[in-house]
Formats: sequence, structure tokens, C-alpha cells
Amino acid sequence: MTRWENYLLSAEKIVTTYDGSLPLHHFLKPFFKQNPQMGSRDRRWISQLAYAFYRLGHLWKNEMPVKDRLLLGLFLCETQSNEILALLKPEWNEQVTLPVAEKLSAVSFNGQSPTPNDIFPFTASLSEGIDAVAFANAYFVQPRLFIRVRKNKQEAITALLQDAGVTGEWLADDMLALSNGTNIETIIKNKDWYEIQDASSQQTGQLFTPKPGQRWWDACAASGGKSLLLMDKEPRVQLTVSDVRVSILQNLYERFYTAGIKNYETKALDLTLPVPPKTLDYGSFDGIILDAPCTGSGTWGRSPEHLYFFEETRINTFHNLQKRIAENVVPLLKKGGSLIYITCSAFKQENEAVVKHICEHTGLQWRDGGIITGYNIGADTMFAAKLMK
Ligand SMILES: C[S@@+](CC[C@H](N)C(=O)[O-])C[C@H]1O[C@@H](n2cnc3c(N)ncnc32)[C@H](O)[C@@H]1O
Repeated sequence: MTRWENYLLSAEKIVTTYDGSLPLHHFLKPFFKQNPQMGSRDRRWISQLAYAFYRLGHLWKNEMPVKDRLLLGLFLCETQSNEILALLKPEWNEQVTLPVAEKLSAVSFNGQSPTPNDIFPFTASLSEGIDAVAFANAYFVQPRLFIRVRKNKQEAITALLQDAGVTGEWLADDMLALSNGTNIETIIKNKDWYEIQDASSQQTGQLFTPKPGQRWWDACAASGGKSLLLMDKEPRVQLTVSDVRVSILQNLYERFYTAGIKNYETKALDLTLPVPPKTLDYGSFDGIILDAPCTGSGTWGRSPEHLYFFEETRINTFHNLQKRIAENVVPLLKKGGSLIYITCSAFKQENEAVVKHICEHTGLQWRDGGIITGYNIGADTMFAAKLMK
């Protein structure tokens, strides 16, 4: 058996035993540990085959034999001729450099050509403004790495990248796109010069309008990505951060420390329940960022196994959770203050439908924002709406 056939066999073993209960990279680690004979090149190819399999989403999921599906994934995801296809599917190897849309129109199974809905079977549930074809086809392109440059270090960072022979693309004054896998930590040693943050996530910050001395609350702060964005816009804000997970706030402390942010208040809060009156003052916040828990469907390009194992009923579970959290958060907003409702979901039920519910039940008004489509630049799809009290 050739090395390439062995790769296929190992990838087949992975995708037939992995059940989606933990992220794929967590599953791959022990798999490779149990197979120490595999070198780094072997591991890279086997992982690539497995990821490409999940990038097909639901396309011919239960019909196509696993080996054929692994090769189909490789054909659609790879952009350069490779030895696996050369040996096992030479006709595809010749077409591998074509754009994804052309490659998709060149394949069929049981007389059927693939549709966006075969890949992402929930296209009818997508938010307004999402192009279903572009959204589905983006699954075959690995998302890019984005950094947000801090402290006006654009020139210094450009020089470091040049020295390292790495090319980036400036998408905004402080937003740099790099190819996925760029080892940025080894290139830029000063950790406070930048934040790794997806382009769409950076774009949500356009709705933040903090003024010196104002009180802002990042209600689902996790490791603080949005708070860091807010504080870089206006460091004189009085910030409160909270999350239901105390463990994730530990990451926030570390990131804030590195970024030099010292003045903030922290709370552990489960927002499915009303905020206890003595914990935070009702009607006191000028701005609230509600980056709500969600399906994450706008980020599945980075973890395509989630698309493969997703059950549609989850959308409604998150919709109900988001409404409940929002209802408990709004009373803490000042009159004239703004609520920034954010998700990294592409589903309208988690986005527009929740905003509509908030407006109808709390009297807030939707003033700005909406879907942020990242798929054309290799970024996540997100939703961010500004609501005023
Ligand atoms: C999308 S993440 C927030 C990401 C973060 N804002 C950032 O930019 O890095 C959603 C967060 O909501 C938190 N969460 C989930 N259920 C919650 C609840 N019932 N009350 C408060 N926070 C909750 C999760 O722990 C998670 O950290």
C-alpha cells in the first residue's frame, strides 16, 4: 500500500469514529499520539483529509462512500496539484486549480449536481443579505487570520512581517489579514501591539460609541474580545465585564493585563435570571454589549465539523436563550443608552428575530447595523445591531 493510500485509510478511521462531541482538533491529538510512527507531514495530510471531509457539510453525507467523500473534499478544498489526487483521482488533480464554483459544477453523484443547500441544508434560515451560494462555497476555502493593530504600530508590524518574508493585506487602517497558519507570535514578540480578532468581529466595533466617563457593560464578555475593542476606542470608559463562566474570565484577566487595561469591574452572572439589584445598578449603563451565546454558525468555516453534526432544533434553543438574556439585560440600560446585540450566527432566528423581539417587548429601537458578511474576505459571518432606549 502506498503512503497516500495509508493516509486515506487513517483519515477514514478518524471520520468513522469521531462523533462531534468535542472539537476535531481535540480528537486528533490523542489519535496521533497513539500513532507515533506518523511524522509531521503524515499528520498534516491526514488532518487535511479529515477537515476537507467535514468542509463538504451535508453534501452526499449518507450516500457517498467515505473514501470517495474524502477525495471529493480534498479536490474542492485544495488549490494545488497533489500526490494523493495524482495517484487516486488524476482527472481531478488536473482541475484542482480551478475556482471552487467551477470545481463544484464539474462533480456529480448518482446523476445529481451539488447545490448550496446540499452543503449547508439550512439556507432558508439564513439572515437577510447573506448570499447562500457564496456562503456555502466559502466552506471550501480556509478562513484567514486577522489581527487588529494597537498603539499605531502599523509601520513596525509591516517591517517585522517583511523581515519574516510574510505578506499581509491591510483591509483597514488597523486591520491586517494574514494567511491561516501564520505564526504571528513568533513574528511580533510585543503582545500588546496587536489582538488576534476576526475581521467581522472587529467590524462590530463600528457600532460602539463610547464617551469618556461613560458606564459600559460587556454582559457576555468571555475572554474579552469586544471589551478590548471598546477600551481601545475609549480607555476612559468605566467598564463592567461579566460572564456565567468564571473560568473564561481568567483568560480575560490575562488579556487585559497584557493590553495594559487595569480599571474594570468583574461579575459572575447567569443572565437567564434577573440581575440581583445589589449586584449592578438598574438603569445605569450608557452602553451594553450583548455578545450572546449562539450556534456559532457564522464561524463554522473554522470548525466545519460543527456543520456536519449540527441539529436544526438547536437554533430554537439559542433563540429562546438569547431572548431571555436580552430581557434581563435591557433594564440595566440608561434612557438614551445603546444596546449592541451581537452574534456569530448566520441564522435570522438568532439575529433579526431576536432584535424584533427585544424591540417589541422592551420598547428599544433598532437604529443601526445588521448582518456582517465575512465570506468574501475569508472571515466569519456575524450580526451586530445597535438598539437605543
Ligand atoms: C459569544 S461568547 C462571547 C464572546 C466575547 N464577547 C468575545 O468577544 O470574546 C458568549 C458568552 O456568553 C456566555 N454565556 C452563556 N450563557 C450565559 C448566561 N446564561 N449568562 C451569562 N453569560 C452566558 C458564555 O459563557 C460565552 O462566554
